[in-house]
Amino acid sequence: MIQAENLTKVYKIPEKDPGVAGAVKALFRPRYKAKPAVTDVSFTVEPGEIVGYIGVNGAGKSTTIKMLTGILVPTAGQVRVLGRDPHRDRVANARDIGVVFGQRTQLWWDLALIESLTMVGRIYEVPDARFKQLMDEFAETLELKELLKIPIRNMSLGQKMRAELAATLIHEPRIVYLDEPTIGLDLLVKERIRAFIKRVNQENGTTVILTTHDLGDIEELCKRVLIIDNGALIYDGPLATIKDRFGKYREITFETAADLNGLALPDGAELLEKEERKLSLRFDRTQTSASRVSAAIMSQIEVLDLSLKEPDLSMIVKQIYLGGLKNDKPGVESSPVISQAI
Ligand SMILES: Nc1ncnc2c1ncn2[C@@H]1O[C@H](COP(=O)(O)OP(=O)(O)OP(=O)(O)O)[C@@H](O)[C@H]1O
Repeated sequence: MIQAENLTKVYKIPEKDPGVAGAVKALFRPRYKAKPAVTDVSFTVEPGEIVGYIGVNGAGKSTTIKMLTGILVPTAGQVRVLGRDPHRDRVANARDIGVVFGQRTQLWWDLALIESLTMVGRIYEVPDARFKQLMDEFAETLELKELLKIPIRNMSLGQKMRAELAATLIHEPRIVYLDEPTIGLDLLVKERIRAFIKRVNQENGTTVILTTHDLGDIEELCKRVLIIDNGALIYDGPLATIKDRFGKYREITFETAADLNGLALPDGAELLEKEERKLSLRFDRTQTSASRVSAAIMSQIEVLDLSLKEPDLSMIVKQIYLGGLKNDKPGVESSPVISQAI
């Protein structure tokens, strides 16, 4: 459905010497500096997938999306969307895609939402009966009913995003590109938007490419993620694999009936925190298990309560952004923890 092959974008940034002389010189003999933004990125996306595209600020996400949507022409490599070149065939391509840029609106600022949506429907030649049917559906799933008469300029951020999604999907595109669709929204609106995206994907088989810094979006919506770092793709695969690979640490906390002094640290566990009768340990689950660690503690002291904490995705992704994938060579285990007294 989407094929990116060695996709590369190098921006040309004009350079000029300081002052008026520099400006005049630049006018007659412009000089440019090359700024590589995306380098040799290849991937394919199958129909009906929801793919999360993540990376730090400036990693090259928006540039990639702009090439996929046909807004930008790649410097090298090629992209095919539904068999077309999205830039050369941009009119045909536009019928099959929808794009939401979280911080920009594609709607008419002064028009009431219903007028904006009607315009979009006409532009895309959505048949009247289908338009009405979709409007009823969106009114319910995106809770748009009370917004239809309000101009975009008077809407809150969350209302605007719901309106934006309706406008993007009213022509039932086969692919939607969502760039930060939940940015700045409160948790409730985020949840509503995620549920809507999920529903559109499940019911219509719409393919979704999602760039976001919100890992809640990724966790709720994407089975597969692409990670871009400094313009290069460093990971393409299941979210579950990343979690497995990087989420090998668990935290376990014990509340004990007596003071902890003199307790031996279980094999494969590290001390995180210790209070009088409370102990937090971290262990690598590829080396030991929660039951072994807790058995080792329970054999030494009466335990009143215990809790196990799963690694959270934001910690894992931070580790990857900090170079974790580059250092993560298969077969290399973390250094073993030597048994010691707590
Ligand atoms: N029009 C442009 N001209 C020159 N350089 C650009 C242009 N657009 C982006 N860049 C640079 O290209 C690199 C990639 O930018 P891009 O916007 O694709 O990153 P991003 O991953 O989307 O970042 P963010 O998460 O902040 O949106 C950055 O170094 C950016 O400064």
